[in-house]
Amino acid sequence: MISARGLRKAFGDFEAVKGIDVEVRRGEAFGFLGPNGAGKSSTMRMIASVSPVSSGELRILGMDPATDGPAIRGRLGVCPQEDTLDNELNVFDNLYIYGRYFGIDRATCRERAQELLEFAQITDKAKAKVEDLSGGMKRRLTIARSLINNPDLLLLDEPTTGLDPQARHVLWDQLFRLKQAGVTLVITTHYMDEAEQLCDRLVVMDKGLIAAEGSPRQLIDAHSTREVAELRFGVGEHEALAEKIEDLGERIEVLPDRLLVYSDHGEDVVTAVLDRGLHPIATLVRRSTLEDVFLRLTGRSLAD
Ligand SMILES: Nc1ncnc2c1ncn2[C@@H]1O[C@H](COP(=O)(O)OP(=O)(O)OP(=O)(O)O)[C@@H](O)[C@H]1O
Repeated sequence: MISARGLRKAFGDFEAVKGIDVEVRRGEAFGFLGPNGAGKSSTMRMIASVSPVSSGELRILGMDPATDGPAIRGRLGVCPQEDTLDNELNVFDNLYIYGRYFGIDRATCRERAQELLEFAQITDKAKAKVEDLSGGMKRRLTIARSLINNPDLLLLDEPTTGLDPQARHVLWDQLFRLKQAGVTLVITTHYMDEAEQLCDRLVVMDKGLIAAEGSPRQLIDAHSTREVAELRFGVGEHEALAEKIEDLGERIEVLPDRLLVYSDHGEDVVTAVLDRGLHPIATLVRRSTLEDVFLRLTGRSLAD
């Protein structure tokens, strides 16, 4: 569905994407993870064939965006990061008129729009103004709109950013249903838990390069320990305490509000900490997640 070799994007002297290789296969959910400014959106815009490739090779659905832009765009669905709904149109017409841009006939467009309202669970809002929708509903409508042309490939740039947890959950359900229906999804997100559940494969991008790639499981196995002991001490104590227990894990991360001790046996770490006469305010032993991989590879936590 997507094949990139040595893909680069430069803005003047600045290289936002510095030569990446990516392959996305039919039917998979593929994720781009990375901190702000990693080059995810720049990559997505090249894939969407709305931003020219600076150098390298890019094929989308077997076609070259430089020469086949309209044909590619006709077969893509795009859910951009910023809200691009048409405020002058009601909810139904946002779908219907968008569909007409693809040259879909009126009757089919009406039928599709109706189906997509149901899919997005906003049928009762068909006649409402866009500005009267909640943030979550707007996002669902944007995703519904991106599906009007039955795309082969759906590109989603941070679809859940800025939503409250419940709205995120509803939207994430929508994405799972698309995945089950066999739609190829390419997604950028800041939410590691969601990426872990949804993505079959993903790449971690940092500073314009790919730092790692694989399935969530492969990435966790390769870049983290089985478990993590989280230890919370008093404010300002973490740096000094990290030195006292650094031998207890394979690695320690000092965050502003806690220490993360990486070890395959988290409970043993907690026991050893208590044996040394240290008294954490709170402890938690959990399995490693993509968040830990991210921290390892980029040196940044998502809170940063
Ligand atoms: N049109 C542009 N002109 C100049 N610089 C740009 C342009 N678009 C992006 N950049 C720069 O390229 C770098 C990568 O930006 P990009 O938006 O691709 O990152 P991102 O990983 O999507 O980040 P975010 O998570 O914040 O969306 C940033 O340093 C950004 O300032």
